Amino acid sequence: MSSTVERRREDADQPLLSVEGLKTHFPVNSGFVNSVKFDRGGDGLPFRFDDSSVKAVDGVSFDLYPGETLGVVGESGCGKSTLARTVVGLEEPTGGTIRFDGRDVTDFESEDEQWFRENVQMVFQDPMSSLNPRRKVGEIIADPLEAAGWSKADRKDRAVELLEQVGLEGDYYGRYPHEFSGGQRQRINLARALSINPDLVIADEPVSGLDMSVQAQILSLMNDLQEEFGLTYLFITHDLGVIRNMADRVSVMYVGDFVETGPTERLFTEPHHPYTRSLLDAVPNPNPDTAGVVAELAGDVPSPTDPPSGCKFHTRCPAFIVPEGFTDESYAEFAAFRDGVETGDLDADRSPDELVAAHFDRLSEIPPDAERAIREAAEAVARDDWNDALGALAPHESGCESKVPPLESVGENHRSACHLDAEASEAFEW
Ligand SMILES: Nc1ncnc2c1ncn2[C@@H]1O[C@H](COP(=O)(O)OP(=O)(O)OP(=O)(O)O)[C@@H](O)[C@H]1O
Repeated sequence: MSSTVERRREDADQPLLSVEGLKTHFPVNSGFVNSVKFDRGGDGLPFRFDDSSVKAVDGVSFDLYPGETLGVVGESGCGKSTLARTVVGLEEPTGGTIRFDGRDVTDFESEDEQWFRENVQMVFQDPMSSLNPRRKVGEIIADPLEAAGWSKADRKDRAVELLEQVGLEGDYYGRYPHEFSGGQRQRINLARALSINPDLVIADEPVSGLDMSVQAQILSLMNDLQEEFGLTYLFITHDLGVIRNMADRVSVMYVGDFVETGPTERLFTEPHHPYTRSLLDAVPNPNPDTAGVVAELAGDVPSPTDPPSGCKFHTRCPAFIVPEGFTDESYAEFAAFRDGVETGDLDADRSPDELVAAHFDRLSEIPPDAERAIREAAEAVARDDWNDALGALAPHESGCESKVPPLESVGENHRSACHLDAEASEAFEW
């Protein structure tokens, strides 16, 4: 068996991995009994079914080309790991398609599964927990080869070769994981991932938890291996410094979906989406040579079980578009009143005029048609007709709350999903 790894793909114009509308939802309550909820407030049956789900990945699309590194960045809880795990087949997608090398691998047929598993490997964050402490590292590295039917002698030769390729001594073959440092263990993980000559390596936070100098060594090794073996990387991290060093293109993920994708340098120097800008602004020192620069944004990532309507970032967005005629303050009053209608949390015993007076100090800063709608809504509330009230207010909501922004081109190979157009985005004072 040849030990020389050769690039198998020649057609660099076609995506190696093509993901379309991918969704991975986890049920909040599994089983019939858990999903039945008593609902005394309802007009009908005294119970309802709770079919809510955690929409961890919710409509992600992207192409990844041979030899390329696509970085996926976003705060904790945005769905990055679930995306990685779904692409590699560890989670079952709820919807969408995954094509690898032109073949649909969303639902495996057995023959395709073996082929896919040999060509796509994953490297995880915690190098220790993914190595069985009772097994010799040589055996661990050779695991995928055994599954592929290699003989014991060939497996050993290949494991020794791989140890050397990742910068370790070949005769470490018989040692156990605890005899290695964190950085060395990640090298062992890389060796195992590469054992069967995959085309695509999905790395989920591969250097988090390692010392900065060790991080730099592992990243440099990954770059060398990519060049030598023509690997394609899907590289997941929340560390903007790491992503700037590693990725050719970057996708920014927020609550289950990509909000911006662009060539790395362009995305760092001319970000378009307010979330990307906020992430970059939150970094204390965006020097790409400094590892460990982790963005911390004000406020929490919204729950993926009940994500915000419209643009999911609107609840934290510094560039939120207030509808024409409103001021920031008067729109805040409008939004609070609308939220009260939505949750049924207004005093319906008050007269419509009292209700309006209790919620608005700035009616003069509200356009006349919106004021009429507010009075109409207050009358509907007084009639206990909450749906009519909501309907009256809906046309005056900000588009950021009511419309999902599509991904649109904002430059060459650069797309962003934000209602602010490119010009307004440039002009916005961040
Ligand atoms: N098996 C599961 N069942 C239910 N919810 C899950 C499951 N796995 C992940 N989630 C939820 O899905 C959301 C996305 O999680 P995920 O780990 O993919 O995000 P992440 O961006 O990788 O965050 P981190 O960097 O913290 O790992 C979170 O709200 C998480 O709690």
